[in-house]
Amino acid sequence: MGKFITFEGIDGAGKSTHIAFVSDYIKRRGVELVSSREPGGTPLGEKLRELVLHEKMHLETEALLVFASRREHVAQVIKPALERGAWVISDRFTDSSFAYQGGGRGLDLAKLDALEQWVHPDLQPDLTLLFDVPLDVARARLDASRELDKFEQEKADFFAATRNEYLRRAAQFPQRFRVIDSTQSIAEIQLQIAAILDACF
Ligand SMILES: Nc1ncnc2c1ncn2[C@@H]1O[C@H](COP(=O)(O)OP(=O)(O)OP(=O)(O)O)[C@@H](O)[C@H]1O
Ligand SMILES: Cc1cn([C@H]2C[C@H](O)[C@@H](COP(=O)(O)O)O2)c(=O)[nH]c1=O
Repeated sequence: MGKFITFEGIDGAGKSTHIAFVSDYIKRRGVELVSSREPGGTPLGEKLRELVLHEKMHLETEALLVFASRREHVAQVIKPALERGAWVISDRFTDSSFAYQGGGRGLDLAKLDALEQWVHPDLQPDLTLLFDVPLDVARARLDASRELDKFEQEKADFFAATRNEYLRRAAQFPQRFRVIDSTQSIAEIQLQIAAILDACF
C-alpha cells in the first residue's frame, strides 16, 4: 500500500506553496506520486468544486456536495492509487469539512461524523500537515495573491472558528497530525517538513 498525505489549513495559510516540495521529496524515493485536491480531483468533483466555491447554498447542501465530491475522489483516484503502491497527496480532505462546515458554518459535528463513516469508513490519511497561522497573516497573504472565492470572503469569526476546529482535530488525532507554524519563512517550513517526512516514512 502507498501512503496518503493531506494538506490542511485556513485559506492563505500557505499549504499549496509546499505541495511541490513534498512532491519532489516523494518522487526522489522513486515511487509513483498522485497529486490531487478537494473539492475536486475527478471531472465530476471539479464541477462540484465550482458550485461549492461560487454558489450560495444551505450549509447542509454544502456539506453533502463536498462529501459527494470526496466519494468520487476516494473511489476513482485515492484508493486505486494506494492499492497499486502509489503515494497520494491531497490539497485538503475530510478535516476541511470538519473545519469549514463544522467549525466555520456551525454544522453539527455528528452529521459530519456520519458522512465520514459513510464515504470512507476504512480510509484515513497516514499524515496530515496542518499549516497554522493567525487570521491576519492568512488574510494579508490572500489579499496580495488572488481574487477571493465564497469562503475567502468570509469574516474573521468564521476563520477563527475554522482554525479552532482544525486545532481541536489535531489534538484529537495526534498520531497523524503535524501542526506547522506557518508564520515561519518558506525555507524554515521546508526544513521542518523534510524532518517530519523523514521521521514518518
Ligand atoms: N511562509 C510563507 N511566508 C510568506 N509568504 C507565504 C508563505 N507561505 C505562503 N506564502 C504566500 O502566501 C500566498 C498564499 O499561499 P498559498 O496559496 O500556498 O496558500 P493556501 O493556504 O494554499 O491558500 P488556499 O487554501 O486559499 O489555496 C502566496 O502568495 C504564497 O506565496
Ligand atoms: C475540501 C473542502 C474544502 N472546503 C473549502 C475550503 C477552501 O476555502 C475551498 C477550497 O479552496 P482551496 O483554495 O483549493 O483551498 O473549499 C470546504 O469548505 N469543505 C471541504 O470539505
